[in-house]
Amino acid sequence: GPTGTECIKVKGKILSDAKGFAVNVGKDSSTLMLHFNPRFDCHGDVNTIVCNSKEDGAWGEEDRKADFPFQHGDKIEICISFDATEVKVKLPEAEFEFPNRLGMEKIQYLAVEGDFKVKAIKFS
Ligand SMILES: C=CCO[C@@H]1O[C@H](CO)[C@@H](O[C@@H]2O[C@H](CO)[C@H](O)[C@H](OCc3cn(-c4n[nH]c(N)n4)nn3)[C@H]2O)[C@H](O)[C@H]1NC(C)=O
Repeated sequence: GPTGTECIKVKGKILSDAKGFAVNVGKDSSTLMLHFNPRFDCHGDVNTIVCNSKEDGAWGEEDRKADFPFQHGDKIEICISFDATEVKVKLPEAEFEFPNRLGMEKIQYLAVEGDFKVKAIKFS
């Protein structure tokens, strides 16, 4: 929301042999505000976070981040917040921004895929 204090918290553990995982938030599986996809070694990427949006089932332009603050087996808490212009993904030691390309005003869909064991999800 406008105060930016609200966030969607995803808590869990990265598998010890993780190739990659993704946190998807948006309207539904075909319309994503953010596909946050840390890749340890998959789709030709090594230790790279790929972010993207999806509109009516079509991927947008990929945005590869410079930092990769993840290690195999890590227990992490990802905090996702957004406003009309951007989505923020906060970790304890890192923060990533991605444009709210679709101008989405609310998130009604969240899915975690890949080599990540979800422990808790909290909407605060
Ligand atoms: C160099 C060849 C052409 O470019 C490549 O094209 C691939 C296909 O579009 C890109 O990979 C997709 O990138 C998307 C984001 O832009 C998604 O990450 C997509 O995977 C979606 C996905 C993964 N999973 C999934 N993983 N594990 C499980 N359980 N589910 N479910 N949906 C990936 O298959 C890949 O990121 C892209 N690479 C580059 C460097 O552009």
